[in-house]
Amino acid sequence: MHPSDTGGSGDPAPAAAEVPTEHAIEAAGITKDYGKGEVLHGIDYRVPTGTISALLGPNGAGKTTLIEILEGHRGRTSGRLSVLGLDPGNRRDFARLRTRMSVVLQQSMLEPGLSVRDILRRHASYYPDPVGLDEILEQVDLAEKRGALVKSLSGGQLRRLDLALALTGRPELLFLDEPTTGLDPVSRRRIRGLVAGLRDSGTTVILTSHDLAEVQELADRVDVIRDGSFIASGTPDELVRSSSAFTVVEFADPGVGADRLPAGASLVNGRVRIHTDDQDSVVRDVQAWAERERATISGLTIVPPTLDDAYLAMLDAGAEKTTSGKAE
Ligand SMILES: Nc1ncnc2c1ncn2[C@@H]1O[C@H](COP(=O)(O)OP(=O)(O)OP(=O)(O)O)[C@@H](O)[C@H]1O
Repeated sequence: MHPSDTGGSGDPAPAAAEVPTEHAIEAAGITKDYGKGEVLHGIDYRVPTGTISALLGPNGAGKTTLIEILEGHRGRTSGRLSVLGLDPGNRRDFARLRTRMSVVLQQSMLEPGLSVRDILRRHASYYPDPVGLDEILEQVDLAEKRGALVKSLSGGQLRRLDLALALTGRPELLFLDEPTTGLDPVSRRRIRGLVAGLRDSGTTVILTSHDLAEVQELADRVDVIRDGSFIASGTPDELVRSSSAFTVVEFADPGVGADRLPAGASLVNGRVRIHTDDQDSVVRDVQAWAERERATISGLTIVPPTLDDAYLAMLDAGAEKTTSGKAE
């Protein structure tokens, strides 16, 4: 998106000074009410500079609202906000932020009749120190498409062009919405590598994605929002460890009969499966059971929970709490 495509909320407060900040984003007590009650309830959010932070949450949780407030595309109802040391809700600060941050939306909004080269050249002219055309095309693997018209690009190529546009101005802060949706596995890996490289060179990235394997691979920290409040925050590993999601211990069906399987085990597609939060004791118990039953254990696998499992467990726990709260 070109930085002049949208405007700030016009807050009359004076512009803040441009100073390097330890946190690219510092938000305290952010609320939003569209007119029918609050949809964000006092969000506190701090994103260290040079990290990848993922924002997760179910439909309607408030992700877009929060992101748009951070980007300056939507006003907040109350709360304090500093993005790159500036207030996106302040018109003058917003104007300064437009050349320092970029947004990659899920849906491309590029003119179909322009060539890749022309669109990138035009975009580069908006910035004081743009990345060169060859370099940016190489980064997103579109060198062969430099002369192609936008309307002739595939969905994956369009996503990569969007990313090229977002990176042209060397943004300090990048908002990425589902960056690899629709890409083939090779392009996906390349874009993930590119995003990780941006972080390593000091860019702060805010990632929204429903691909939790991608989030687990890329994100330094994850915040989960539900019904307008954060319900969990931490590194992907911390979220997995603190969740009620289970490790799965599995082995091939030794053929002893379903009624003689170890306690808590089930038979699924020819495999004995046990869910546990204490894999060591389950493995010990299984070995003792095998000796007793004279069963042979083969093909033993121990699969720890993923961020996907942890996220679903978190939402299930939240749903249970909501349900029991309503019943009281
Ligand atoms: N322009 C608007 N006017 C009124 N209510 C809105 C507006 N935009 C969003 N909302 C409401 O605010 C709440 C949060 O919506 P938001 O779009 O921020 O959620 P989300 O987490 O981004 O959801 P999704 O994953 O479906 O995009 C929802 O209840 C939604 O109906």
